[in-house]
Amino acid sequence: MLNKTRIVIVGIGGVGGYFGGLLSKKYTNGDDVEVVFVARGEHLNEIQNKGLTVIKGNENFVTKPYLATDDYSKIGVADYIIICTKSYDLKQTIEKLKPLINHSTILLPLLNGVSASDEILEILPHANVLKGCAFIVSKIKSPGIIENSGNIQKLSFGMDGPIGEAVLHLKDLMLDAGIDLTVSDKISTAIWEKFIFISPTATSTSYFDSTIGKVLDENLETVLKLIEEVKNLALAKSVTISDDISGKTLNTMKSMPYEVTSSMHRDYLNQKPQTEVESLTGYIVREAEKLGIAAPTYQKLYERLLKKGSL
Ligand SMILES: NC(=O)C1=CN([C@@H]2O[C@H](COP(=O)(O)OP(=O)(O)OC[C@H]3O[C@@H](n4cnc5c(N)ncnc54)[C@H](OP(=O)(O)O)[C@@H]3O)[C@@H](O)[C@H]2O)C=CC1
Ligand SMILES: CC(C)(CO)C(=O)C(=O)O
Repeated sequence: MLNKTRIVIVGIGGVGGYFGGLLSKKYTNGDDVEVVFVARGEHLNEIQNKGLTVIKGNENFVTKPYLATDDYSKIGVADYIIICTKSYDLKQTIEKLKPLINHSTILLPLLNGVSASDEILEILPHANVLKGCAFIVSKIKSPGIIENSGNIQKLSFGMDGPIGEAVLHLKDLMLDAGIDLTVSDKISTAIWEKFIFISPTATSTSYFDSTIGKVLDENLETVLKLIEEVKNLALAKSVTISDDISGKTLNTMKSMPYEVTSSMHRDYLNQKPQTEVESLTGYIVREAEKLGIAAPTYQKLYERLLKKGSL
């Protein structure tokens, strides 16, 4: 470990901006902990010039990290790298991060989906890669400004096995920064339970071009079929999940504000050139096929979403 702890957050969007913002605010003097933001374009310019504004309800704060950059050669080796890009940007981002990683650097991907850690390990087979996920509703409102809505802002991360000291140190630094989190030594359960919620949510809101509330009102049968198909995939992969996961997932969807939609649907609405359809929908189709289990609803919606492109 370096004398100072260096935490790098890559992708200062809805997720990275909110949790990275709290870290930057807490460790603003950079004495013991340096918080580095890797961002790009107009968003980076605004952060460098005016700081990052984080809005939560009627409150907001502005924070300037120790360093905000798109130049990876200026950062140095990191103790922790928290990866908060979309899944379609993951591979190219990991390639760029190589100079920041040594044998003790810990990587924490917070992307939705269940494949980010494995994708990182394909590129960096010897890296220390945790698994993690975020429970939050948050987005870039405009360059330099993150807007958080909803009533949950929480992280789960860890591994499937004993948690080492360096991970516990990250946990303490985050807790001190006011981040609500759980560290688990059975993290696959949390990752898959989030996936069983977000995959049907992202797939159905994108397919029906609907908010979560509307899709539950008008297309509940399809949502229930998606939940069953992704749940069956988890069971076929021998992942431990709650016995009542279907009911739990439906309750989580119902607890979301009516007008909230998924970040994948927002990418379709914003006519982004890419979406997370491969990691949140296509993944189930491909894995179900490999394991010889049925996922007809996913198959149908995936094919249609591929043709649909931007809504
Ligand atoms: N938003 C939410 O409420 C939630 C999102 N998630 C998941 O978290 C992940 C992140 O989502 P979200 O925060 O919404 O995404 P956003 O699109 O809001 O933010 C991602 C940011 O990463 C930037 N980025 C991508 N690659 C790089 C790079 N190589 N260097 C610097 N910046 C980069 C993007 O820049 P640019 O705009 O230029 O592409 C963008 O600003 C996704 O997997 C999502 O599904 C999980 C829970 C809730
Ligand atoms: C909770 C929700 C639906 C919020 O946007 C989400 O996790 C996501 O979109 O990725």
